[in-house]
Amino acid sequence: MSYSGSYQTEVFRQGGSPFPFTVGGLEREAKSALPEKYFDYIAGGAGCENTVAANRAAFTRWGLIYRVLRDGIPADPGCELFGARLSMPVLLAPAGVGELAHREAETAAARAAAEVGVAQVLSAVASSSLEQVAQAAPHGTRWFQFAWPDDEKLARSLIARTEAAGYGAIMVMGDCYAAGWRTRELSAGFFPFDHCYGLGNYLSDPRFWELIGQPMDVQGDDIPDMSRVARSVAATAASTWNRVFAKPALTVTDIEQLRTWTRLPILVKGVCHPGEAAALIDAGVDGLVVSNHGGRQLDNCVAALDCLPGVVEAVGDRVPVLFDSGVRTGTDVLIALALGAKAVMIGRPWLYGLAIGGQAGVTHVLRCIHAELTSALTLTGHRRADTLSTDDLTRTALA
Ligand SMILES: Cc1cc2nc3c(=O)[nH]c(=O)nc-3n(C[C@H](O)[C@H](O)[C@H](O)COP(=O)(O)O)c2cc1C
Ligand SMILES: O=C(O)C(=O)c1ccccc1
Repeated sequence: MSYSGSYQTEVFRQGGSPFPFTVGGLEREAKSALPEKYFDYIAGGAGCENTVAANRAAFTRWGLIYRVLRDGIPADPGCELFGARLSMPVLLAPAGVGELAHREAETAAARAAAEVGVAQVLSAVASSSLEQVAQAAPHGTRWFQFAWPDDEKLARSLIARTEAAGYGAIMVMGDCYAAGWRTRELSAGFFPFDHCYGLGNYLSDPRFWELIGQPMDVQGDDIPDMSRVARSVAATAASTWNRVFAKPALTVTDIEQLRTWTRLPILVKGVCHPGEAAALIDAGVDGLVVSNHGGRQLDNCVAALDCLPGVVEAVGDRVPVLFDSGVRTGTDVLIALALGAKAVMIGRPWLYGLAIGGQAGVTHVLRCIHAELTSALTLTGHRRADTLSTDDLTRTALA
């Protein structure tokens, strides 16, 4: 899949766009489009949100070095990642409960990702089931974010469904095994899972229904109507999910076990410490994601970007290192790639796009990043993304 439109040209020809071009604009419009508690769930971070701010501030401490008198041939940020051809090294980060942003939830995001040629990492706590997402964009590149349930049969069922539905990799959520101190959620008194939001992958799983203790309300290939199913058993489904959602004592040994369950590439998300990176590679992982969960888990945390060079150094070229937390623009992508990330994921921006325009909103967000990344690559003297290095950066005076 390749994507080579010039978004600027198209926007000017159309006399503008209904969607904003700045991160601030996207966030403001999403805020006015959504009920306050839904917006706060998406936008919020842990504690005083110092980690959220630190993630963004870290980008301002790197400066890209502009290059002159190059041949000016437009760059192509296309890349290959785990056997998939992508239009740029950008993925939709796994973000749960898409229905808070838009009723088409992750299926709309799947169509947008396929349209632009990027990969979608589907959250374990998506509103749409992993089969619904696969059906929505059969030719898209999709990975599944695996939140290890505290029930082995449910864990194995989710992995088997991931393989059967054609997902290309499994991303283990390492960064959310304990609840963060989410002040906005607490203030709103709103935890989506207590209302059966975000249970798409659970309410479509036979083992989950066994755990609920009721016959499964969905037959064969039927796409479950989550809201109807959920209403009929809401309280039991929510408490069952709370009980089995995450195995608290997850260790490197579990990763070794997962290796025996699946042939799919395994990535672990949430790695910030170089020593942990080395141990995970020894356990057989195929990739790592440096992330502090967008500042939603631990407040007063070091910026994720500041953890990237150490992890990249520890890993060398043994496995690809991906990055997320704070990426908002094409030049942010460039900085992370220059620091050694093979690809980056964006979280909140795609949810804001979804909130304001469904599929078209997510497509817009991705096309903006693609266009800015293409322009910035050209202006830093590159034709491809994989030639970036720390040579393209300097620490700014604020460092
Ligand atoms: C509303 C929301 C829900 C999220 N849900 C998940 C999730 O289910 N699983 C997961 O691994 N990460 C989840 N994340 C974290 C993202 O995958 C990603 O690490 C983070 O959003 C990146 O930071 P950014 O929002 O600054 O781009 C969520 C993030 C948001 C904003
Ligand atoms: O909201 C999140 O960031 C998230 O990843 C999550 C997932 C499951 C339960 C609670 C939070």
